[in-house]
Amino acid sequence: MKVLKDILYKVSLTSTIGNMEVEVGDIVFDSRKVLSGTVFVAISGTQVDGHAFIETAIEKGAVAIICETMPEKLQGNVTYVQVVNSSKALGIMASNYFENPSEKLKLVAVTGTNGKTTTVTLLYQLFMEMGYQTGLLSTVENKINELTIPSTHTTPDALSIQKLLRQMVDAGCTHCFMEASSHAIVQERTAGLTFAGALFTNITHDHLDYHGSFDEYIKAKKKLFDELPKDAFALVNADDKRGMVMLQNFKGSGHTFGLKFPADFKAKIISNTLEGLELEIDNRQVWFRMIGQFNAYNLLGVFAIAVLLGEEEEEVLMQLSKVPGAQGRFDKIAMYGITAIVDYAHTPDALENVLKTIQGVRTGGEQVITVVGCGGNRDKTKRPVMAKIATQFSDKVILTSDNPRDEEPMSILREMEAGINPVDFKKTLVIEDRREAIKTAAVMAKKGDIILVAGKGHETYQEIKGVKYPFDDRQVVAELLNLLNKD
Ligand SMILES: CC(=O)N[C@H]1[C@@H](OP(=O)(O)OP(=O)(O)OC[C@H]2O[C@@H](n3ccc(=O)[nH]c3=O)[C@H](O)[C@@H]2O)O[C@H](CO)[C@@H](O)[C@@H]1O[C@H](C)C(=O)N[C@@H](C)C(=O)N[C@H](CCC(=O)O)C(=O)O
Ligand SMILES: Nc1ncnc2c1ncn2[C@@H]1O[C@H](COP(=O)(O)OP(=O)(O)OP(=O)(O)O)[C@@H](O)[C@H]1O
Repeated sequence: MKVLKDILYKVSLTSTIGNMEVEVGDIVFDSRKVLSGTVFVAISGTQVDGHAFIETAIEKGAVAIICETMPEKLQGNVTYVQVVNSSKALGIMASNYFENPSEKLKLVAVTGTNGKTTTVTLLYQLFMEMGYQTGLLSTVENKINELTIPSTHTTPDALSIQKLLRQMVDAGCTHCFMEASSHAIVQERTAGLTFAGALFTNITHDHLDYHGSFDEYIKAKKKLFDELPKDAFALVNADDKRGMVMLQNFKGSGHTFGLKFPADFKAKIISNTLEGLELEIDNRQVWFRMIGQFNAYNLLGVFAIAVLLGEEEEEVLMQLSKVPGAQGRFDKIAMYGITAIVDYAHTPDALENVLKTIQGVRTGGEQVITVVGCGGNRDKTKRPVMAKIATQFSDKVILTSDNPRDEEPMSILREMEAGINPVDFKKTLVIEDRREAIKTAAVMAKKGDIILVAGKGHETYQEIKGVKYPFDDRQVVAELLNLLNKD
């Protein structure tokens, strides 16, 4: 049990009614999860306003209410605390409740449109290789050393973050690497966290359905850097137009990395093949298992963070060259002379990067067959753009379903088709069923060909009308290539 006044330490309060010394058993921000003796935080969300559930929360046993507007009817035995921002209050309260775990380890956030999962996973793998007890919060999985905890979000809610960090500290972790999505930053899921540093990878067209405009999306990312403590470091991609924007209001120590423009941390690509990347970093030539220019950025970012955290450069490069990287990110399945690549690319920029990477490692007359779809209930503007990119950089394209969610798969596919240049229709097929689409690609492929299955990466399901059906691109690809045994 904790005293309400203590868990409200550092929260901006507007007014209070009732006993601030009341003991609370837990913090809850969903009325459906309220138990007797808890404090309920009312948050105005994207779907509903949590303030509408204050009465229900009290009926279920909440002893204290945190809200932005005081309810008209007050109950005598309940404490009401009015705050400036409930979401922010939740983060700070959760940190106090779990005894500020982020202050007890080195916590680094990675933000940007693409490369977050890859970067934090590489950091986690690197620090584990270097012998540190390490935590990870990522889209694919959360880790406390070897223990895997399934992930529901790129960045969990504020309460879950603090709870996971507490478990990490209790398990002896000295470092944690986490993704900070723009949704999470805007919704204050990162409030109350003490960061040792943060990295900006890049920013391109995504999530405009949520943020409304590109400027708002940039502002969301920048907020993370604006709010970093003075003793933290910020590392930004110097080759991204918005890299320096992130540092504008930052008062701590700002650093840059890049392949093209002058930067504090620089790398040069020596060779880039389907087998791996050779980079020159810090006057040393190092071979890595990852493929493609974008991974040169990710690897350099990881190297720079490790150095900024005080690690020795040579040791970092030696260990980094061994790590495998994230699941479903340029995952290679080579069978019967055909190379299939499963990649999570689900934004125009990521798709273009992956396809350019494949073009860059092509050796001769092999064809590139791309299987790609776009998710339902998400940013529609990227649909025609992604189809156009797929046809631009592939010899054959099969448009198929991603996670259609509540939308009709064929209407998503028609929106994708609208972006295709008429001369490219002859190389494009539309096959709604994802398994059939992958099978067709496998049938079409000849020895030496490269099949890209884009969009779902590590996901093990396909979400159709509220139901998650088991579907793992990596398994389906391997199974179908095996079945068709091209020997
Ligand atoms: C659009 C969005 O981001 N929504 C997130 C947000 O929910 P919300 O505040 O909008 O929820 P809401 O339904 O309007 O409810 C408002 C409040 O009322 C409460 N409530 C609601 C109903 C009720 O009966 N009682 C009650 O108390 C809710 O618990 C909530 O506190 O806050 C919740 C808690 O943190 C998140 O779980 C939820 O993520 C939803 C499920 C989601 O799908 N989010 C995606 C878009 C997301 O966050 N993605 C990013 C990654 C994006 C990327 O890079 O690809 C991520 O970090 O995962
Ligand atoms: N630094 C990068 N720049 C551009 N594209 C990248 C970069 N790193 C990875 N990608 C591409 O973007 C896709 C998503 O990568 P990753 O999962 O690491 O990014 P993310 O930012 O975590 O995205 P999400 O939050 O949607 O998972 C990869 O599959 C790859 O194709």
